[in-house]
Amino acid sequence: MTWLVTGGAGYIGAHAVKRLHAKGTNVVVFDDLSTGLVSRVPEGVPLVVGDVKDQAAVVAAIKEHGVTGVLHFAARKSVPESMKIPVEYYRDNVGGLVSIVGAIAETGVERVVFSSTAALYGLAPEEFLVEDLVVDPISVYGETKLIGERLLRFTSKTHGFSWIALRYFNVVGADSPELRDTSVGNLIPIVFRAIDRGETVQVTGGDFPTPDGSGIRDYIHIADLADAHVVAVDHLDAVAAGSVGEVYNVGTGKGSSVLEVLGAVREVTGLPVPHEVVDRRPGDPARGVAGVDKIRRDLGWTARHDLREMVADAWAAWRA
Ligand SMILES: NC(=O)c1ccc[n+]([C@@H]2O[C@H](COP(=O)([O-])OP(=O)(O)OC[C@H]3O[C@@H](n4cnc5c(N)ncnc54)[C@H](O)[C@@H]3O)[C@@H](O)[C@H]2O)c1
Ligand SMILES: O=c1ccn([C@@H]2O[C@H](COP(=O)(O)OP(=O)(O)O[C@H]3O[C@H](CO)[C@@H](O)[C@H](O)[C@H]3O)[C@@H](O)[C@H]2O)c(=O)[nH]1
Repeated sequence: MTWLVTGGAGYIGAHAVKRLHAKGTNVVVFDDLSTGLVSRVPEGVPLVVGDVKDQAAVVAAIKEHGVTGVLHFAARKSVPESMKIPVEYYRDNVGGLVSIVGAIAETGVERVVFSSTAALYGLAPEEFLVEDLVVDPISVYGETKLIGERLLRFTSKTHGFSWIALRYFNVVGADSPELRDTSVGNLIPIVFRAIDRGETVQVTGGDFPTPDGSGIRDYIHIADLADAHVVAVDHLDAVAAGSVGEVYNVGTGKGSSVLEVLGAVREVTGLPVPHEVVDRRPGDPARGVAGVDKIRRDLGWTARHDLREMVADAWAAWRA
């Protein structure tokens, strides 16, 4: 079995590559290095530099390396950016997956793991977001991932491949400084940067219908998320081709508010974290917490790290 990891030089893909390589699964990284870093690819793992939208290049990589499965991470990932340059998001996120599935159809690859997102739940009001909810994304980014899941559902029937889409909740941390997320778009890195610069953290919304008024999210440690990919790969490698097509949430099932996150950062760093409450960001849901029964039941995966450990590991990687 050999897995092609698109976006394997990126933040999450590189963590999955590291684990799969360490346990002896053959992996090949395919990445255009638009946000990825060569330094994240372990020694001994081949790197093919190319754009996933180039179907001929994907087919060539599959044939050259005897690929039997694709982990498809390569995509654009910013919710606000997706509202500013929507066409680029459809082009790369939907177009990229069309090209991957086209290459699979050409070569007979039988397994796909797809990076999806909790962003596709939009403003769903449920206390726990479960996989079978009828969803209505409120961002282009979320919409591109929902389209991706549906595209896999329909094309897998025709082309006979198995697939798993993992809906990541709010990803935190890094195994090592080299693998950390270099984009500072999410809450915890924003807080760390504010500490470094002596700035005040802006809490975007203090009037949500939550116990302390700030937004609640399900933060998931990158180590747990990477393990979920290993479990998904092992599962697909073990079952008959074309027999699986499933969507799974990857979260802890526990929500933390922005103010609780700031408290955890204060506790871990021992530093003051001044903050001010400002207006909500447009389209921000009050709460986004994963229902995690399905992935536990089907794949035996469950998150192991709590918020404090996530913040501690993220801080260690940030400081190094
Ligand atoms: N980071 C998060 O919080 C989060 C949450 C939910 C879902 N996701 C999804 O997880 C995946 C990985 O995200 P990440 O945080 O590691 O992002 P990242 O930007 O660090 O990694 C993306 C990787 O894909 C590569 N890439 C992008 N477009 C490409 C293309 N057209 N062809 C080839 N390579 C290309 C980039 O160079 C990079 O190495 C994405 O699909 C993203 O949408 C991320
Ligand atoms: O300066 C800031 C930035 C964020 N927040 C709040 O912090 C929480 C987390 O925000 P952020 O880290 O931006 O994550 P989300 O908007 O929840 O989206 C993330 O999590 C989704 C999955 O749940 C992914 O799909 C997205 O790509 C990823 O950015 C939210 O309540 C925000 O309102 C602040 O209070 N201040």
